[in-house]
Amino acid sequence: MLEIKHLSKTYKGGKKAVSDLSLNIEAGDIYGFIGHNGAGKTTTIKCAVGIIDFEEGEIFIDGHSIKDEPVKCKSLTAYIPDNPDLYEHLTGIQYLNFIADVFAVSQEERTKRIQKYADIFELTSALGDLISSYSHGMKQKLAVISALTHHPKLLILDEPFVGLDPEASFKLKEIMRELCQEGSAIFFSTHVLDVAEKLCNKIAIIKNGCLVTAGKTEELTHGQSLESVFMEVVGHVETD
Ligand SMILES: Nc1ncnc2c1ncn2[C@@H]1O[C@H](COP(=O)(O)OP(=O)(O)OP(=O)(O)O)[C@@H](O)[C@H]1O
Repeated sequence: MLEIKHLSKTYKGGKKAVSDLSLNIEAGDIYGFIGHNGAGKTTTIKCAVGIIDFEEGEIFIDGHSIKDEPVKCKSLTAYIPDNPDLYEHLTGIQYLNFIADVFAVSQEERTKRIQKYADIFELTSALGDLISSYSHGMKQKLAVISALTHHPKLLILDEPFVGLDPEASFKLKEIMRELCQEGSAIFFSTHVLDVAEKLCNKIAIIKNGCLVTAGKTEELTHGQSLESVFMEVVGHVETD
């Protein structure tokens, strides 16, 4: 579903953030992406969702190249950044309808999904309020609901659990599992290793822009905790 082949990204100014990184996220995968601060997770994610350009490598979503068919790729993908920047002058429901319009979701489907997910995240009563009045967590919940409104084949999340209360985190994990059972693929970055270990069937570890290891969670951990594996393979890094 998401195929990253030999990706390299150097920012203006010469910082090489990602180096020859390859990953394959298949339908049904909940794929965790972990690494130290500045390891290159967000950069990889932004390349995968077509927000930033990259000079080397290829990225395919459901077989379509992000460089050659960006609109097709984006129509299959939902991306939730670590700090969702939503249209503050819209109400929650206006925003959800806007996203549903962009993704051409039928009236019937959007009503059903908005109702379902707004109820799950207890945001229904706030949908008529301006987004500018929302707390950080409420904005995150709205971003999650907007992503689910178009039932993406590929869901990419950057640090999805930061800022969510324990109940919302629990519900999001349930929904992630449900989505994957229905054949979607999920790729997300996190620093919460316990969550990654329990939730993900596959995990990739990145260090200084390079992939250190990737594969099935149980094969990676071999009965150890993910935390000890992480400390072993990443060890001490100087971040800039
Ligand atoms: N716009 C930019 N311009 C120049 N350098 C950047 C830019 N964005 C990120 N970097 C650098 O690229 C490297 C990778 O950053 P990135 O944000 O991808 O890391 P990350 O793994 O997501 O980190 P964190 O866990 O702290 O969010 C870092 O050294 C960072 O300083």
